Amino acid sequence: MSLNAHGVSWHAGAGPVVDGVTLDVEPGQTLGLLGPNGSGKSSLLRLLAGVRRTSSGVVRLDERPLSAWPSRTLARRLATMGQHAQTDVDVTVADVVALGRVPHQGAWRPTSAADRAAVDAACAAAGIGHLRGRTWRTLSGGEQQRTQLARALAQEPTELLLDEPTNHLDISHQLELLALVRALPVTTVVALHDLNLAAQFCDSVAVLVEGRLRAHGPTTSVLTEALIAEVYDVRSVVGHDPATGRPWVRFLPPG
Ligand SMILES: Nc1ncnc2c1ncn2[C@@H]1O[C@H](COP(=O)(O)OP(=O)(O)OP(=O)(O)O)[C@@H](O)[C@H]1O
Repeated sequence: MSLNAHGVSWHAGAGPVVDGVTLDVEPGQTLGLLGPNGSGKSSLLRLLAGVRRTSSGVVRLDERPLSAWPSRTLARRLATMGQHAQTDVDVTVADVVALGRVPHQGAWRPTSAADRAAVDAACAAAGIGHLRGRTWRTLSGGEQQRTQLARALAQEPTELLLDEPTNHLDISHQLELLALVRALPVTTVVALHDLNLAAQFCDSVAVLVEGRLRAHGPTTSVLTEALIAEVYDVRSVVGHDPATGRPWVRFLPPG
C-alpha cells in the first residue's frame, strides 16, 4: 500500500467538505479523482498531502500516519501541484523548479550535482528547458503549470498529488503531461474534470459527490453511462477502444 485514507473527514463552516472517505492508492498507480465542482477533490488532495489536518480519520503513507512522519522526510516523499500557484516576487523559472530540491538540502549544504541533475531532468521532462531564465510572472497559464510540474518532478517524489494539472494546457500538452505522469514510477492521484482524459490515462478512478466517495475502482468498471448520469446529470455513450480496452465517453445533448 502506498497512500491510504481511512474514514477521513474535513469540516469547514456548516458541514463536512470531505465526509468519511476510505481510499487505498496502490503503489505506482495513477488514480483519477473525479466529481462535480465543489465535490471535495481539492480538499481531499490537501488531506492526502498532509497540508491540511483531518477533522476525523487518518491518512497513512506506507501504513504510517502522516502525523508520525518527520516533516522533511514527508516533504521528500510527497509532491503536490495545486491549481493556483502565484507569487509577487520576481523569481525565475529555474528558481521555481529548484524549490523542488529544498527538502533534499540541508541548511549548510550547497546545491549538489544531484540537485542540478534533478532540475535539468525535470525541466526537460516538462518541456520548459527554454523557459528557465524567464520570470515566472511573465509566463502563460500553461507555461506556469508545466513549471509547477517540473518543480514537483525535481523533488523526485514517490507520491505525486496533482490538482487539475491540465486545466490551462492545450490538447497536445494535456496528453503529454498525463502520458508523462502515467509513465513515471510514482504513485499519482490526479483531480480531473475531463472524463476522457481520466479514461485514457488513469488505472483507477475515485468519484466524489458532496464530499463522499460514490465509487472507486478500475476506470473501465467505474466510468459507466449510469454513473455519469447520476453524478453529473449528463447523458452519454461509453464505448471501449478495441486496441487498448480503455473506455471513451461521448456526451449527448440534454433531452
Ligand atoms: N476553507 C474553506 N472554508 C469553507 N468552505 C470551503 C473551504 N474550502 C473548500 N470549501 C468548500 O468545500 C467544497 C469543496 O471544495 P473543493 O475545492 O474541495 O471542491 P472541488 O471538487 O475541488 O471543486 P472544483 O472542481 O470546483 O475545483 C466547496 O463547496 C467549497 O466552497
